[in-house]
Amino acid sequence: MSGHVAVLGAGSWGTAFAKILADAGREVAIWARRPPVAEAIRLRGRNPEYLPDLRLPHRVTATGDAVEAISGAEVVVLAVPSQTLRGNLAEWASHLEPDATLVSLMKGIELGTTKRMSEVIVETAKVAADRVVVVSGPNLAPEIAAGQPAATVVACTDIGRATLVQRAVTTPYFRPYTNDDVIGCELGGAVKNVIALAYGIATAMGFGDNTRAMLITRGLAETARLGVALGADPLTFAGLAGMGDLVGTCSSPLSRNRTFGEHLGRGETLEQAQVATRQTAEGVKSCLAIRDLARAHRVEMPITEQVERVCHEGVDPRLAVRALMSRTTKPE
Ligand SMILES: NC(=O)c1ccc[n+]([C@@H]2O[C@H](COP(=O)([O-])OP(=O)(O)OC[C@H]3O[C@@H](n4cnc5c(N)ncnc54)[C@H](O)[C@@H]3O)[C@@H](O)[C@H]2O)c1
Ligand SMILES: O=P(O)(O)OC[C@H](O)CO
Repeated sequence: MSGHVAVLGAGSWGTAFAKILADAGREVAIWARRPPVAEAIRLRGRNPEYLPDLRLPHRVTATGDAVEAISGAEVVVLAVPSQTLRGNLAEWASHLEPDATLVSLMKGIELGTTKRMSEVIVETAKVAADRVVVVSGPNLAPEIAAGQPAATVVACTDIGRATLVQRAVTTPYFRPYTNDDVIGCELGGAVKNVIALAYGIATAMGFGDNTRAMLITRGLAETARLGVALGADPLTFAGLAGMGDLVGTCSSPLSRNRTFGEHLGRGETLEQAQVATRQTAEGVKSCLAIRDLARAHRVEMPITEQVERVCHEGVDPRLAVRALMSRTTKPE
């Protein structure tokens, strides 16, 4: 790989991912939406708002001009919120290099269309699906920024392209595995955010480890049910992009989704929780899209249904628990 890598989005994950790429030997240009963020990265190697303790390697630069970042990039990493991706990419698509690899870091499902992020990329950038690579796994940005050992999955229908990205992000602290199950990896990443909301709600309600293990296990079961209905490989859900990310996110106080759920579990409204938390908690919007996707495919996702009711219909979490626990009993 010769050209530089563009990272579009200078939030927590975009910034930490830029560090990984640079530590793996790549030249990186980050696009930041806000000029002061671009300036802090360019002049001081810092992104104080998102990862204040991180000193970025010298190979990382930043710009407020996305076209400048994209020009000449053979790999373009997309690290914006799931619900803004379509609009953002529509502005950037005509500037992509002809064979550029598009890497999706997003973990969400689009509202309204119920599309996965790779589907949004294929549609908006008008590229073949085998040019889109999905990176998903238990990857809490602050831990990775601190150089703590972590692993991830690099998924693409073209394993050659997945391998190219795998090489571009392999460092002594970051270990990527390839996979050709794009659907499974994307669903694992998107649904775990919804289950982490439920986990946070349960934690704030004072429930202990039996309840939380139930949510993780049954959450994984409903994720896999939807995944299989959409054509995913069930084994993917036992891997890093499935169980790994679900356990990592639910158990971490660093998770924005779990933290958001804790606010709801303390009885706050959606608006109060939004005021109290700043960064992107993808599950809050994606729970609606995932619920719609599941209904369209006649898949039961009871935890997702209840999270949606608590988030968007103002249902008391205690009633959501009662609804979950009074469902008809059945074989596991
Ligand atoms: N943070 C993590 O640990 C982590 C790890 C793995 C995956 N992800 C996923 O990566 C994606 C990005 O998350 P993040 O953690 O970097 O989020 P973040 O909230 O830290 O940052 C989001 C970035 O998007 C920008 N942004 C906000 N609105 C925008 C808009 N309308 N147009 C363009 N840019 C906009 C913000 O300025 C910010 O730079 C999410 O889908 C998330 O689920 C995050
Ligand atoms: O902070 P969260 O809840 O968005 O989770 C971050 C990552 O997705 C963990 O893998």
